[in-house]
Amino acid sequence: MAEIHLKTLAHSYSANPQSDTEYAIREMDHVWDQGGAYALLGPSGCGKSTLLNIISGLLSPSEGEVLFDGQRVNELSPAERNIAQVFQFPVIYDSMTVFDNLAFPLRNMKVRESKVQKKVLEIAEILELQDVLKNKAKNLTADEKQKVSMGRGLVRDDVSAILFDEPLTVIDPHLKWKLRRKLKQIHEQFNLTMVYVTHDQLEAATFADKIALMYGGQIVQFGTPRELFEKPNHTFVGYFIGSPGMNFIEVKRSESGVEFDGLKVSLDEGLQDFLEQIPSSNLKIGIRPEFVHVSVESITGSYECAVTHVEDLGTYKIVTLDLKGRSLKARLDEDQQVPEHKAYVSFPKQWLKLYVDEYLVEGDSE
Ligand SMILES: Nc1ncnc2c1ncn2[C@@H]1O[C@H](COP(=O)(O)OP(=O)(O)OP(=O)(O)O)[C@@H](O)[C@H]1O
Repeated sequence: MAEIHLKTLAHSYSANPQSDTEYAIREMDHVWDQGGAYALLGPSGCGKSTLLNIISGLLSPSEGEVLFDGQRVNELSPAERNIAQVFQFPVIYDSMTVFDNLAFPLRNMKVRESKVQKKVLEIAEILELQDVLKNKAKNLTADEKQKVSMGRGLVRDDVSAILFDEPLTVIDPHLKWKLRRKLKQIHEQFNLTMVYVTHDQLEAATFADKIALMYGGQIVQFGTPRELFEKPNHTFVGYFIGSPGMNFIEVKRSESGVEFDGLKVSLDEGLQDFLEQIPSSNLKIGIRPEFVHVSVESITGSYECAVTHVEDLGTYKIVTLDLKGRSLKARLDEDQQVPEHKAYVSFPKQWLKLYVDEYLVEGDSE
């Protein structure tokens, strides 16, 4: 197992990139600790597969270095890096039995046959493939094939890391959950460094201890699922994480905070001091629907809004509100009273975030 350090790494698919937009990976410095379970999350085209292929050695980065435990591996092939990669579609040999598929990476390395037997049986048991070991791989179901594909990565003791590129795409929804649990269990049992690519936040949050959220070729935030939810450090993280995403309102400076359309929103003193020192006029406040306080009666510091839509999602409701022409979403729990036409909202200070040039700013007091 290895610590993987991406050092001043960047990648462009064009030979002579002229601007940032020509980079699939914009310059980054990032460390995946040995033994961590990580998700690489982001929308289509943000650079997830490119980054994964650079780590595995399928792709050579145009700039920077990939270090495994401090050693440069840029020039090494995937096999020499001892990386196991599981792709969206299972990579297995159809004409071989499941046993031989699982044994293949070990036999390739000339591992003793007694050890091959032991290891294959161990992995088959974990992945619940014991009953199909003698079957030809071509007769397996899609999820069994993907389990064999994963198993081929797991049989080796010497892998530096296992990289998963959307491995559950072809799997039935009800089996996805089971396989995800299995992967988590394998991670705990073997202390492997795992990087799991997905564009599904739920999948990322259930698998990973830490999520690297990618946007436009960069990791915009690296943190626990909770950190990404409670403290998104970029407006994109706010939009992308959560369902629905964070509410954002463009604001201007005012005496004791910020304002929009004549409505004043007070900020912490620390933030206020910070705002006075920076020139940018690209200011937004952000608050998650879960943290917007909604009441049917006016309370101190609340703003009146119109209720435009109520979506009943069983155990909670999502209310869409119109606040001076801005659309705002709020989540109401089962036991909360649902306002009919008019509602009053307020923004608890600890959950009200300020973004300058799309990045979160925090006052000294926090
Ligand atoms: N072989 C290639 N040649 C040129 N451009 C490429 C190549 N592969 C990817 N790109 C571009 O690089 C950017 C990042 O693509 P990448 O496939 O890494 O994103 P992704 O986040 O994995 O997307 P998806 O979730 O759709 O697979 C995209 O703009 C894509 O069009």
